[in-house]
Amino acid sequence: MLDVGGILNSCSVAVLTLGIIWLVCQIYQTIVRFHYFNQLPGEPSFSWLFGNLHKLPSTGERRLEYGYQNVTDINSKFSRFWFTPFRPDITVYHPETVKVILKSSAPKARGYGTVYEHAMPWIGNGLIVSNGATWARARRLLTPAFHFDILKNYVSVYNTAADTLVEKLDKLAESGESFDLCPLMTLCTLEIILKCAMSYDTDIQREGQNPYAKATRELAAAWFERNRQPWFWSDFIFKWTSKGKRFLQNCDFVHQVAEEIINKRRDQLNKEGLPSKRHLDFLDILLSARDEDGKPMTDLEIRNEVDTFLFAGHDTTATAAPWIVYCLAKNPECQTKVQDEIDSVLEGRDSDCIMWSDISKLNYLALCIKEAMRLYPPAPFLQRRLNEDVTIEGHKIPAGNIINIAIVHLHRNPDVWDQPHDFIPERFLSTNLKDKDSFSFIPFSAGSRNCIGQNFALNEEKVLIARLLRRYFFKIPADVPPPKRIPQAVLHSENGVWFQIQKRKK
Ligand code: HEM
Repeated sequence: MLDVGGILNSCSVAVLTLGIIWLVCQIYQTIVRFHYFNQLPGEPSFSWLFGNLHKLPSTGERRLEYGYQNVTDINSKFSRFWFTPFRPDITVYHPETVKVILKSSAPKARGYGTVYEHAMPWIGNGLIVSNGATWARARRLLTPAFHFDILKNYVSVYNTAADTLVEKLDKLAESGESFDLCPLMTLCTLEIILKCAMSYDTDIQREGQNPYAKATRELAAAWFERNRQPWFWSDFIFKWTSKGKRFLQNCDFVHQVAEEIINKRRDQLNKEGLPSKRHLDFLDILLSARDEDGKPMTDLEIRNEVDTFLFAGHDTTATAAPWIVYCLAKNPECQTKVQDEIDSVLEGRDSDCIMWSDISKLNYLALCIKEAMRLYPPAPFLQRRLNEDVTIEGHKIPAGNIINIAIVHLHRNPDVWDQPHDFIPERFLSTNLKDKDSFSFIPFSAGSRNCIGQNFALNEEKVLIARLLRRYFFKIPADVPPPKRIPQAVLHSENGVWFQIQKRKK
């Protein structure tokens, strides 16, 4: 007779034995992995509860200083940081190690606890976050929206926005009071991206506080805060916390704004067809795009791209501009040199408008913008997840590992830059760059996932800064503390960037 009980018993013993073997293998692998990664250069004090996370200071500037110590005191090319006891992230900040990652096919890090995953409820699978075929299709589709012939048309938009900004600054120049340039720049660049990418007319700058800009700032801050708090990584837990609820409320709000913009344009296109009097903007391209089999983009795909471009297209440029002006205000001799250059380009004209043909003549300003973006890169950190093993400085880093690219430390790496903390625009003269690795300076990243909006952004910065410096001399007020960097998705200043201005005599 069949001994069912005996068979069940033997099966249980076999399953149990296999389970124990599996568990022992896992523990063994974890120990081997732990020893392997722990001997890599990095934070020495390890905790079985937090990994190295307990060592990460909570305030922005101190967190950056802590990361920079790895560069100066531990290893100048890369380091390991246990983000939890089980996740050894590698951070690279030297051209040689950054290049390995940006030249590899490593995709944007996605999945549990990764930077880009946490942006999904907001910007969805848009161009910044997507990978593979979805990304390639969107990038191919949207690249024509940034062609030089199209960018030329935007110079008048930058100038119109600068006119309004100057109107506001004139009052501050008259009163002599100190002011924070960041919120003014945010409204200015938001107005610009809405007009350029969506042909959407607004008077945001004159309206003052803008709820969309405020929601975006809060989203960007909450997004990055969540990344360094593993206890908030689970979506299920996050959505029940007050931070998570606020984040999702803000997501709903920005989605609504994006949908309004899209619907308004869709109605217009349905009634009038594609515009014949103006170029096709980014939104026209999204709405009229068809697959090989004639299928349009879905509503969600379109909204994700609109959310992506509204955020990436204004917060980055809004943050870069005050840092650039700050560097010039701290280095008045450079500011005067830029002003002399602008004056000579505009000599004999009645208007202060910067024209398309002027942009390429503002060479010294271009050097200053690069140098300011070296010191204050608007996108401080990027993240990738390895899809195949790579070798970094002779160490094999297996597929699946997370790699952080610390642009903010690369740009001040003393192995790469002399006097790394000083503002020296001349270091970007082509003669001085001869021997520099092209991966030493990557404010817009590099490789296939570089910034699609970089020419747009640089033209915008040049026009806006030229307009400001043509009219005012910027000083740093004695009575406000220096700006404190805070590394979020964008490198904001925790306490703003404050100035006093004087109208120039021309
Ligand atoms: C000073 C201004 C800017 C800086 C420093 C900057 C920097 C960057 C960087 C570093 C990346 C790579 C991100 C990553 O790997 O995760 C990126 C990607 C991107 N940027 Fe920018 N950006 C700027 C302005 C803009 C503007 C004005 C737009 C749009 C009009 C824009 C749209 C994008 C998009 C859509 C991507 C994703 C590209 C892709 O993966 O194919 N950016 N940007």
